[in-house]
This record gives sequence, structure tokens and C-alpha cells, in this order.
Amino acid sequence: MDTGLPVINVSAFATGAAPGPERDEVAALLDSTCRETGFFLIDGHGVDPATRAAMFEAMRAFFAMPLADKEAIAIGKSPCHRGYVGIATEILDDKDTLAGDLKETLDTGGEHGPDHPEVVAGVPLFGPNQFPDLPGFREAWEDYRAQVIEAAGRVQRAMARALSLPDDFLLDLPGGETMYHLRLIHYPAQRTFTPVEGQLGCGVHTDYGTVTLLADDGNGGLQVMRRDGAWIDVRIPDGLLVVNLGDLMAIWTNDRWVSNPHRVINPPDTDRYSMPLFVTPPYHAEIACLESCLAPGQQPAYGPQFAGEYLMSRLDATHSYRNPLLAELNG
Ligand SMILES: O=C(O)CCC(=O)C(=O)O
Ligand SMILES: [Fe+2]
Repeated sequence: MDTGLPVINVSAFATGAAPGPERDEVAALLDSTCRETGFFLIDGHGVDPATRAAMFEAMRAFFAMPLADKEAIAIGKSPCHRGYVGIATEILDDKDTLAGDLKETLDTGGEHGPDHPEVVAGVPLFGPNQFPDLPGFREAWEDYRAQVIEAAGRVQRAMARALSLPDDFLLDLPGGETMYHLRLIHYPAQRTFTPVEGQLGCGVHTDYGTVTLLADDGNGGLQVMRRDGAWIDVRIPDGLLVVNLGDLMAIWTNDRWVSNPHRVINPPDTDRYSMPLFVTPPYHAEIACLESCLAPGQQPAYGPQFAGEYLMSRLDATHSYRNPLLAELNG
């Protein structure tokens, strides 16, 4: 199937694998792909098909619960941005429409207990998840999360090598632990609602951090803008993951790699389920232009930015529970 996107096999970067010459080939392909497209598919990611299927089944069961049960774990009840986000309460694109996105989500992150140092210090985005009261849900989530984080490690090693850095550069950044936010998303079929003009499943946006790894149910709907401005449909072949760059890469790489705008159109007759894993550098990591991305005499295009502060600013701008102006619009 022509998906329009290149496929990169990242198995050479598995945790514990001995570095071999194929790592340079993979890194070179990743670099040219990130310069030209910013979106690609991966195989050799290590996520077991049964684990992935179990996570999709658990999320379907969650979104099929009565609204009151889902709202029992609403994100507004969480001090650390974990929980249920209802239909039309997030606005990813406030330029084309102020109607919220036609999707509902369950936002999850690392599971941090009260003794975790960042929780003790009151750092935003650290704390416990809110899980639904569904048998098997938490196990499915734990298994999938662990495997997709391994996949993200493979991608981050390949990215580091492509930027002439040590393979573990992105995994060993100072400033705390890499943040991994797994989001479960349900887009209802178009025939089940009447959208207002310009209202999409997911408005046009770029992702915020380092990189995103996404699995979907094969029903389509994700579209990505190429560098030439054309929108293309992203079809994710069975078992592969789609990967896209986040905004912080432009700061690090001085615009050698930039994040792509993308959006989701709800499928006409079927629901869509997807699950992105958002990878963000440690909360206290300062992101600044890499020397390997600066030609002699060239100046960085952007000033340094703290990863956690940047992520918070983007969440504040898009989530109505965090933003009084958006909350008013949502009634
Ligand atoms: O559901 C999708 O395919 C895309 C979701 C997305 O882009 C996001 O949540 O940032
Ligand atoms: Fe996205």
C-alpha cells in the first residue's frame, strides 16, 4: 500500500542491542526523512500486536461507558493533567473555528506516587493517573505503555545519531525524567453529529515536544501537511506506528527538522480510535540549539526554552478546563 510516507525500521536501536553498522544507515534515512517530511512510519519498534490489540479493546470499553462514569475521572479533577477530556472541550486550532474538537480522550502520563521528588516539589504534570473502573484496563495500559516507550527509545536513539550525538543523548538529558504522555482518543463517526463550520476531529496543530508515536485502528482520518503545503491522508499499515516531530526539534536543530501541521477528519461512517504517545524532554531540561546543527558563524534562530514550561503553555492555550476564556466559549 502506498501510504505516502517512508517506512524506517528502528530495530537496530533496541535497548541492549549491540551497535552495528546498520545504525548509521538508519540514522541517515531518518535525517533525510526529517528534513524533507517530518512524518514517517516505523517497523521493528518492538510493540507486540497482542499488547496493542488489548489496549485498543480496553479503550473501546472505556469510551463505551456512560458519560457519568467517564466524567467521574474528568481531567479537571486532576492536579497533573490526567483524565477524561469530553467532546468539544479541547480546541487545537483557534484560528479556523472556536468550536471544540470532535473527539473524547483519556490523557495519561507517568504514574507518580506522593513520594516522587517532583510531586513533593509540586512540579506540574507529575502525579497519579485517573484510571477507569474497568477490569483489565490498567494492565492493558501498563503493558502497552512500557512497550511503546521502548519503541520511543529506539526512535530517540536513531534521532540522536542522525544529529551526530551519542545514541542515548535524548534519553539521558539532564533536568529529570523524559515525560511520556499516552493519550487514548475516540473520534465519533461524522454521521452521528452535525459539525459547525470548520469543526474537525482534531484541529490543525503541531505536536509540542520531541516526537510522537501513534497507533490507530486502520479507519483513517489523520492528514498531514507536507512541506509543500499539500495535505495527504496518512494510512498506517497494520502493525506499524506513525512518527512525527514535535516543536522543540526546531529549536534543537535550528530548523533542520521542524514539526508538521496535522489534523483529523472524523471518518464518515465509522468511529476512529487512536493512541499517540507524546515524548517531551525532562520538565527542567533547557532546549537550546545543538552545536552539531550550527554551521560556523551561524546564529541560533531561537532562544533556549525549558521543556516543561513550553508544554504547559501549549496545554493552557488549548484545554478549556485550564483556560477561563475557552471555558466560557464552551458554555
Ligand atoms: O488521532 C490522530 O491520528 C492524531 C492525534 C493527534 O494529532 C494528537 O493528539 O496530537
Ligand atoms: Fe498531533
